[in-house]
Amino acid sequence: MSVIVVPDVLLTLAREAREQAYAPYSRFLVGAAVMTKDGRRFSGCNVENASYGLCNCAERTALFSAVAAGCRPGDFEALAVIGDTPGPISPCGACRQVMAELCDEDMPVWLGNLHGAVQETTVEALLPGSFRLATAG
Ligand SMILES: O=c1ccn([C@H]2C[C@H](O)[C@@H](CO)O2)c(=O)[nH]1
Ligand SMILES: [Zn+2]
Repeated sequence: MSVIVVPDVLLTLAREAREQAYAPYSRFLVGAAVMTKDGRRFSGCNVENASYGLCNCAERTALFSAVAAGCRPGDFEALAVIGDTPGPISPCGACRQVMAELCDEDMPVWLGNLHGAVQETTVEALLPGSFRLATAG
């Protein structure tokens, strides 16, 4: 089964998830939401730590929540991300690599900000030629 997903729904979920961000160090709050091909939705926020290298981005929180609920590569339909940026937010390299592992390369990714900017891109466009192991999947 496949569902039609519109950017507004996921962007609204991402915006709501952003309110839960734990970002006492950067004060930069981010929210993300992912929808599965069978219509399940998972959201996430960034979660920081005093040991800065442990900070987890909203995109990975959302995707890892989905994996923890049983989702696997190929299950995802679209992802949205919202941050308080002047233009659409730009995911970090780590999140791009995680998207490349878990999501189809032509999967839409909607990048937004608090002021209504939305940029549609794809997983492959965000990280061309991503690292993969032949055994993964
Ligand atoms: O796309 C992004 C960019 C940054 N962050 C988080 C990581 C860190 O907590 C804070 C500042 O980089 O924002 C995200 O969650 N997603
Ligand atoms: Zn990231």
